[in-house]
Amino acid sequence: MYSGPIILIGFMGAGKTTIGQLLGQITGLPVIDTDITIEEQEKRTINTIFNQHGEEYFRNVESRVLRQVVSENAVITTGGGIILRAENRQLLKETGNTFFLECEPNVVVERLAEDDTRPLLKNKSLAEITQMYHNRLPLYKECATCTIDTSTLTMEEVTELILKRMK
Ligand SMILES: Nc1ncnc2c1ncn2[C@@H]1O[C@H](COP(=O)(O)OP(=O)(O)O)[C@@H](O)[C@H]1O
Ligand SMILES: O=C(O)C1=C[C@@H](OP(=O)(O)O)[C@@H](O)[C@H](O)C1
Ligand SMILES: [Mg+2]
Repeated sequence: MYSGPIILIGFMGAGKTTIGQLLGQITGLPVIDTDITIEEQEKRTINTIFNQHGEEYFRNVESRVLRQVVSENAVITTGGGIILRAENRQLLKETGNTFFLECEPNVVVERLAEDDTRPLLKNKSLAEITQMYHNRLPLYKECATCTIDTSTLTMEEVTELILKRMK
């Protein structure tokens, strides 16, 4: 028997959303993705929220959603910027199973080459994305109980490692 919350954090493209779905299938736990919850509550896409209201508004909704879901007995997959706010980091650190899915910036760019759903990657060079990644790295590490480098692993391999390393 598995019990949650199992929380996935990490940079855009690390595989949080898709691996969360696999974890849900194996563990039988419900899966909550903060971005999907935000889109449902706001009745708009992430791109539209950023375009109409800007990043700060999005971050306010994101923090509210995290507070709402963080104690659920579920797999919780987060957006890559969830670690930017101290109040969110505090919540993530309080829950025992927070997995940091790491991924090299060049692999992120490869994985998301055909994807235009991430406003913060739009028109960004690899150098700019790498800079953002390095700015965030200590914040992911601060919150994680376990780190898994997904750069050269399949989604199934990452899922298996998470289940092995659960406390
Ligand atoms: N380990 C992996 N190997 C190859 N492709 C992956 C891997 N993990 C995720 N992907 C792909 O990368 C893209 C982004 O995955 P997603 O789960 O949306 O990432 P996140 O939620 O962390 O931004 C998807 O197309 C997904 O299929
Ligand atoms: O890293 C970020 O700041 C963001 C990551 C996205 O989620 P994914 O990490 O699932 O792509 C989404 O929350 C939004 O576009 C902002
Ligand atoms: Mg995601």
